[in-house]
Formats: sequence, structure tokens, C-alpha cells
Amino acid sequence: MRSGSTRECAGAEAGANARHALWEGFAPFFECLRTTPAAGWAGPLSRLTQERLQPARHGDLPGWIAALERLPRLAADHLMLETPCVGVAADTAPSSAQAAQLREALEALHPWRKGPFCLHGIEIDAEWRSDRKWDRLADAVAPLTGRRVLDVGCGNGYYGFRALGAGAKLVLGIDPTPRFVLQFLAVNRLIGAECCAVLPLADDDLPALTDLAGHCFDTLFSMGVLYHRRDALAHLERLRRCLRHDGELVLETLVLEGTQEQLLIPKDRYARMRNVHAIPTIALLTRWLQTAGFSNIRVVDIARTTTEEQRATPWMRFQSLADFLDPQDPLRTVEGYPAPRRAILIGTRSG
Ligand SMILES: Nc1ncnc2c1ncn2[C@@H]1O[C@H](C[S@+](CC[C@H]([NH3+])C(=O)[O-])CC(=O)[O-])[C@@H](O)[C@H]1O
Repeated sequence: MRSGSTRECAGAEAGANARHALWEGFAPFFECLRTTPAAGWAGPLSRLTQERLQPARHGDLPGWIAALERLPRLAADHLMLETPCVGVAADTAPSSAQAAQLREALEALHPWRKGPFCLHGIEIDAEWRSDRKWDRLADAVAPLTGRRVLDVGCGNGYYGFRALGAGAKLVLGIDPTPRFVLQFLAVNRLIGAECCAVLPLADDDLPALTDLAGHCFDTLFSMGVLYHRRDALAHLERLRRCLRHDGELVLETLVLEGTQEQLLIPKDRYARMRNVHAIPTIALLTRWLQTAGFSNIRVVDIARTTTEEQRATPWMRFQSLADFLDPQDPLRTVEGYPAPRRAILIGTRSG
């Protein structure tokens, strides 16, 4: 029989191995960050990342880390970062045992909200066809070649990979949901991008970092986040301070139809989401952007979200948009509000 102290040692060793599997995924990014004007962020960011990913902080984390460790090591001979299905393939297809192991480890990270990903023959058909949003913005943003990109509320980092594919030299994604960080680590364990990471942070973490090494990003994405923030102006001001002068903000958010400055404040839920605080018209959103210090503001796309773009799939088996719309009138949510309609606005940091 094992003694208590042997068991403790075995537990400590397993914990250390799990931490190793995590840090192995972030290390190349921190090395890359140290070569940029944001080098001052590397220390605080890595400390914050370690703190937020303490296994004790999140009950599911040990299981997700174990899934990460079960991913087979496969050659990354062909990267696919410029195609709708982001992914990787090897010259030699994985064995059936490796393919089964890969599928099982990726399924352990369910639900996959953003994608698609094509990983050694396995297609992760996520809830969102994120490639469609990318198609709506790709030609409108300043060319990403050689730029440093910050993606706030990036989910599992789908757009970060697309930004690398479009020539960005460094992409930092932040998202406070640990599952999405682990999904990124799984995908990137296979892809092997060095100057790209998703870290477990929120927009509230940005001011402290900006004081250390502000103004260092050339392009900043904030997509699908503004309506989750109680103080939209504070969110926009934080974003501005991370951008260099003339740097570009790409803001995607829910908008209300109408030409006047108006704001919908859902009474309780909006499309079954508890945390949608406010939906402005484009006129009001434009004024918020001006107030926060952006200029050259332009609307590059307005689109109603369709049930082809957001839907349940085998990789996201919960309810999705079709369940959140009024079955008698798909132009309304189940609560009777206008159905989701999203706009992409681009502005540059003026001050
Ligand atoms: N305070 C916060 N700071 C940063 N992120 C946050 C915060 N609160 C929530 N999030 C994160 O913001 C993301 C919102 S989804 C957009 C994903 C991607 N951008 C997309 O455009 O597909 C919404 C949608 O599906 O559109 C989630 O990943 C949250 O964890």
C-alpha cells in the first residue's frame, strides 16, 4: 500500500506535469513578446496567466489540461491559416489510433463556439461560422502585414490565426473564459504558431498593462464584447490606450435599427443571454467612439445574424440562435426584441 506522503508526491508530480503542459504552450509567445515594444507586458502577463489558470480556480481545468496532454504529436507540414477552415495537415495521415486519440481529446473541450478548424482530417464544425465575419471585415481593415494585433474577447483565437494568415507578425488574444484558452492551446499545439496566444484575461486587465507599455498595438479587434460590458465607454477608452497613434480599432457589436441616437436596454435577457446590457443605434455608437477618442469612423458592414452562421452542431450540442428567436416571427427574439443584427465599425486612434 502507498503511504500518504508517496501519494502526495505523486499528486504533486502530476500537478507539476499539468502545469508544464500549459506553460509549454505559452512560452514561445512570451519569447516573441519580449522582442516588441510591449516587452514590459511579458512579466505581468505571464504572472496573471499563471494566477488565472490555477487548477484550484476552475473545477474543469484539470480535465481540460489532461485532454491537452492526450493530443498526439503530429507533424505540422501544411498550415492552413488563409482558408475558412483554419488548420494543419501532415504529409503522412495520422494512424487510425492517432486520429481517434485526437478526436477524443478535442471532444473533451466541447462546446466549440468558434471555428471551423480542420486538424489532421478532423473538422471542428463550431457553433459559429466565424469565417463569415472574417470575410465581412478582411478587405476593409488596413492590411495586417507586419502588424501587431490585439484581439479582446477573442474566444478560442480563431481570428488570431486568420490575422497571422493575413501577415500579422504578433497576435495577442485575451478572453476570460478558461475553456477557450485551452481550446486555443489544443489547436496551437498542432499548428505551432509562435507569436500568437490567447491569455485568460479580461478588458479590465488592460489599464494596468497599458501603464507599463501602452500604445503598442497597430490593430485591435473588439468583436462581440461591447454589449457584454456595463460601461461601454470605459471599454472603448481602454481599447484606445492600447493602440498606437493612428492604430485601427475594428469594433463589431449588436446594433439597433434606426437613424437617431437610441439605446435598447433589455429588461432581463436578450436572446436568452443574461449579460447583454445595451444595444445602441449606429448613430449612438459612432458618438461613443468619437467621445472615446477615435476618428475616421466608418461602418463597413451591417448583417442580420442567420441560423446558418450560428447554429448547434455535433461540436456544440447546446441550444443556439434558432432556439432564441420567436418561432412565429424570426425577426424577433423570444423576449420580443429585434433579432440580432451586427455592425462592424472601423476607427483610428486620434489622440
Ligand atoms: N470583460 C471581458 N473582456 C474580454 N472578453 C470578454 C469579457 N467578457 C466576456 N468576454 C468574452 O467575449 C467573448 C464574446 S463572444 C465573441 C467572440 C469573438 N470575439 C467573435 O467575435 O466571434 C460573443 C459572440 O459570440 O459574438 C466570449 O468569448 C467571452 O468569454
